Amino acid sequence: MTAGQDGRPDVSGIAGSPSEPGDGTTYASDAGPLRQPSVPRPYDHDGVRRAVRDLLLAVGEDPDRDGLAGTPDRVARSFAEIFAGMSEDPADHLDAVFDIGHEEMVLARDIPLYSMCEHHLLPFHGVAHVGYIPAENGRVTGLSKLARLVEGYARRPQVQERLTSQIADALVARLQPRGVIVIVEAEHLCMSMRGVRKPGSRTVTSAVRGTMRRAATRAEAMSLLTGRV
Ligand SMILES: Nc1nc2c(ncn2[C@@H]2O[C@H](COP(=O)(O)OP(=O)(O)OP(=O)(O)O)[C@@H](O)[C@H]2O)c(=O)[nH]1
Ligand SMILES: [Zn+2]
Repeated sequence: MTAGQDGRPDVSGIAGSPSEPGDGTTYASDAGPLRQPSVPRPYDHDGVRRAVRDLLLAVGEDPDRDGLAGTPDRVARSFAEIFAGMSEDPADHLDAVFDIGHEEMVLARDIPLYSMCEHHLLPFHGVAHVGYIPAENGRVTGLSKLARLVEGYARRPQVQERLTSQIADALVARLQPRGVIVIVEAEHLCMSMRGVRKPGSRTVTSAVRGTMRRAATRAEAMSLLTGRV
């Protein structure tokens, strides 16, 4: 994906999801090798602490030296936060629904996100843009709930494509909107600090559902989401 003239990625040519929800299509978020455990398991602080101690030993460190003595416990506390989305159903945040009769597009752009690449357990970070067209009764959710939804799915071992689909599918399931668009732009540290070593390269993924698949509607959403209005 190339950057636009204003420095933002040029997302104008992105194709959306090929099909509508409810048409029998299986999405990456709910099946296949990308599936995540559907029943949340309690976070095992001691298990993580032991694993971090073993990791330090395995890389040749002395986990009992002064500087590292508190590290396993510290990392275990830190991972509890980084993976907090494992112990919740992020879609539950969308239970705050208001019937305010607003039937036009609602867009939240530049929602910051921090996630962990499930291949290397290294961070990827960037922004999510989330938009939907409410159902005909004008049911909308609280604005903060869109950010909480993004955060819930980001705080898991993830791949960017699944993160993007999960956000879109949760909105479809809980708000029954007429259309949804989700765009995630992120830099993966596994591509920056190691491996191919291409710092600054950003990956853009999108998920489009319902009426947002129509070219004119999607173009309107894209122009609002990318600030070209
Ligand atoms: N599609 C997708 N790929 C990802 C994501 N995060 C990391 N990857 C890629 O996962 C791939 C893993 O490839 P492997 O060949 O198994 O692992 P590797 O030898 O560490 O690969 P390199 O990163 O190329 O060094 C790499 O190409 C990563 O860039 C993601 O969110 N989505
Ligand atoms: Zn990675």
